[in-house]
Amino acid sequence: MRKRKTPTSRAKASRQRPPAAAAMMKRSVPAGDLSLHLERMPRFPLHQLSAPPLPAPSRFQRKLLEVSEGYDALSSVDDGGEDVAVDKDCILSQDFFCTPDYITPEIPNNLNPNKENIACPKSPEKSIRNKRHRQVFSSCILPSTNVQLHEEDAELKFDEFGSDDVGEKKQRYVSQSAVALRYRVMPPPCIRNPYLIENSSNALDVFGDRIAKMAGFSPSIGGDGISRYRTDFHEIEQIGSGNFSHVFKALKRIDGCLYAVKHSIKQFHNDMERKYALREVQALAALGYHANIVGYHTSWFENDKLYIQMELCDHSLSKGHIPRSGDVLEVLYQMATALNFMHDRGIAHMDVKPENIYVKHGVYKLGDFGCAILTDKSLPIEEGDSRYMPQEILNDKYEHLDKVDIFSLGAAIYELVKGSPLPESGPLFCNLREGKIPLLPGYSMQFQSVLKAMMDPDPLKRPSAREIMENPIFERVKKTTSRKE
Ligand SMILES: Nc1ncnc2c1ncn2[C@@H]1O[C@H](COP(=O)(O)OP(=O)(O)OP(=O)(O)O)[C@@H](O)[C@H]1O
Ligand SMILES: [Mg+2]
Repeated sequence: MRKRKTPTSRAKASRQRPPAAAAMMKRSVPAGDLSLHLERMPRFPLHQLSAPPLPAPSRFQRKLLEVSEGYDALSSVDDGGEDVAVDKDCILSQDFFCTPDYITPEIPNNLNPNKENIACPKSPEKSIRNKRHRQVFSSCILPSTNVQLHEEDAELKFDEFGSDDVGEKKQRYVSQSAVALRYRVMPPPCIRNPYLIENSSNALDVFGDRIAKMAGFSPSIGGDGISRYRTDFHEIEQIGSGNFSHVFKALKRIDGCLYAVKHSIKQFHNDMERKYALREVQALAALGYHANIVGYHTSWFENDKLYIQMELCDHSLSKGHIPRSGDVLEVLYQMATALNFMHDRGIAHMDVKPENIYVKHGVYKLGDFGCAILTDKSLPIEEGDSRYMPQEILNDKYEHLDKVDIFSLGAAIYELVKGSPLPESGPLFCNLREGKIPLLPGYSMQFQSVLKAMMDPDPLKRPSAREIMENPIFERVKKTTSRKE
């Protein structure tokens, strides 16, 4: 499967779900699918909360209510042989909004996790009126979804239990106690990061059966809920935008440091779109730290958009930020270092171009991993900007994906040296793909022959990133680079 980025292939990619993917979604609901979790959850009418008064249900809570119609799993529980209508309320924990508070308790040993309907505890004696009472209430696990509802020590209030009618009191007891009850919903199962080559059996054991292909697409926060972006960051200014994203300089409130926060322009409405969007952060996360790759901190979905918190760089190599001629060698060397690091880990960038090379304190960093793929072609291929794509990609040949990056880097460096954007078509476009690289006055023949080799029409004749790095023309640059790091 292949996607072409130009002019806006990523947007197209999200609009047109691949047929195989559509079929897959029809056949079965993936384990991480939120709607499935919700359908299997016992749900309780939030609107019947009596005390204390709660705010109007959020959009997400309202959705819960909608899907809960007709579902009455816990509306009747066995309480000493009597059926008692249970008017439960719930306070959805932060976990449910994918902002875990890290204190989700383990399920207690003495409770049967496979039982959805748990006996209601005995009603309190009249004498405990006005007393704060801690009592284990209920617990259940939904085995097929890995969604667990946990009990919490609940503070029960019985102030308004003045009635002598035992039946009514039982009913109200459950209702009032539920006000204070918190249902904890575990985050969705862990997602397998396809970019991690060390997916050894050891690593997988850590997750056990909690790994799911479509997990991680947990409920969006935002809308009329709380914005994680607004809560955690103070936005300072927009620093960039691409075909798919806006990027902002933002101060993180908790650590007082500046970051780049990128968020998608388009909303992702289904798991397949989110899965594609997540590739960028999965690739960044799998790669980990490298001085010449933009640092990745965290990511989350909000309002169906993907937010990515990254290291803040000064600017990219575009729009008036062309490096001086002496610095072009440094760009080439440092980008070859980044590509070598990636290719060693089986990942190809597929969108190397000046706009995606950032500078921070004189160090060049490769960014925008939205097209990153595995060199073994085990992921659907998405091509980057066609101005930097070699001929074989335009001919739909994907044998040597690491060498696609080498061509693109050569084309990007050529553009930086020329100081004018590469054409999208025409004679120069064709010449560059046929190995006819116009001479670059003022640049050494060694440098020009490296560029020519990088843009060779035959991918096998292009040097690897490591071979580029080892070229003697970089001797001086290597010293400067190591001083900056
Ligand atoms: N970490 C960062 N630090 C500073 N500026 C950044 C950072 N990330 C992105 N930018 C700026 O934002 C611009 C757009 O970012 P990016 O290329 O990631 O978005 P995109 O929509 O994926 O782009 P494209 O159209 O290339 O696919 C970049 O060209 C750059 O100028
Ligand atoms: Mg970009």
